[in-house]
Amino acid sequence: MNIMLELRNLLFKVPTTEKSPEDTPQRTIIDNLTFTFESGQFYAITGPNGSGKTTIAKLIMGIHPATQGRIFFNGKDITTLPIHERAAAGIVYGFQHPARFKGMSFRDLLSIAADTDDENKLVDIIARVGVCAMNFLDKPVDSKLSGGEIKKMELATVIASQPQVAIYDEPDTGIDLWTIGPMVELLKREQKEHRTTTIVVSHNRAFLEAAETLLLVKDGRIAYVGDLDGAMPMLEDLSVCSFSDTCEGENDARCYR
Ligand SMILES: Nc1ncnc2c1ncn2[C@@H]1O[C@H](COP(=O)(O)OP(=O)(O)OP(=O)(O)O)[C@@H](O)[C@H]1O
Repeated sequence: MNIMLELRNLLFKVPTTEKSPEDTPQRTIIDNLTFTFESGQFYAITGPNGSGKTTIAKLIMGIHPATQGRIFFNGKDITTLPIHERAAAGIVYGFQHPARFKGMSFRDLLSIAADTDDENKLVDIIARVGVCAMNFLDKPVDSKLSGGEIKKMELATVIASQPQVAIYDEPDTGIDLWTIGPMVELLKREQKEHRTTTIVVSHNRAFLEAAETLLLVKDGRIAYVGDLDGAMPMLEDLSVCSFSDTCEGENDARCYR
């Protein structure tokens, strides 16, 4: 077994109010979570809204500090490493809602990620995410970009940096239905060609099918690990039941599509 990223007894708690956080009760967001990601595998993390999926991704990336527990990467304890050192070690995160940077072009962002300003290489990377390089390269990364455009740029910058671990947080947000299939293919190809350990947070069935291992997160814990077929009874159950505790009569609420 080729272990590379290990989450050991991870706990993430937040104060329930912003006033005097030391004294206020804490809410547990991630509850004693243990999991080992193997090198070069494709994982999907799914689960109801608010179950803790993005928080797990942010704990791995170091965007949130773990309240307790440890994270090991290639045998090294990275629990206290800041984001940039985790990135330098080979872990890269594509945000659910990527930031816009006034005054920067896509060429600037991509050059930093790919560590080259060779236009042929940059064009090659952009072509892989299915947009026209010539239209995109000198576009400013500002608020005029559409949601789908910014997600494609984010995807390209993750791929450009050729990480050991690529984490994509809901990569299909804002993406048209016709692009999702090629996007899944792209991530699979990157996984195979560069042995990229790929972790996709998603509700989209196309990513759940593409994954070798599916993690179903519920209330900050891993409720299921395995393939999609095995997860289906729980997913179907969640889709009708997850709001029933708090919203009586909401039996038709659906969270899976
Ligand atoms: N820093 C924080 N402070 C307070 N609450 C937080 C913080 N981070 C996350 N939460 C809360 O923790 C819960 C889990 O959030 P998270 O974003 O991980 O959910 P998710 O499973 O990714 O949801 P979705 O499918 O809606 O994207 C949410 O209720 C969120 O409001």
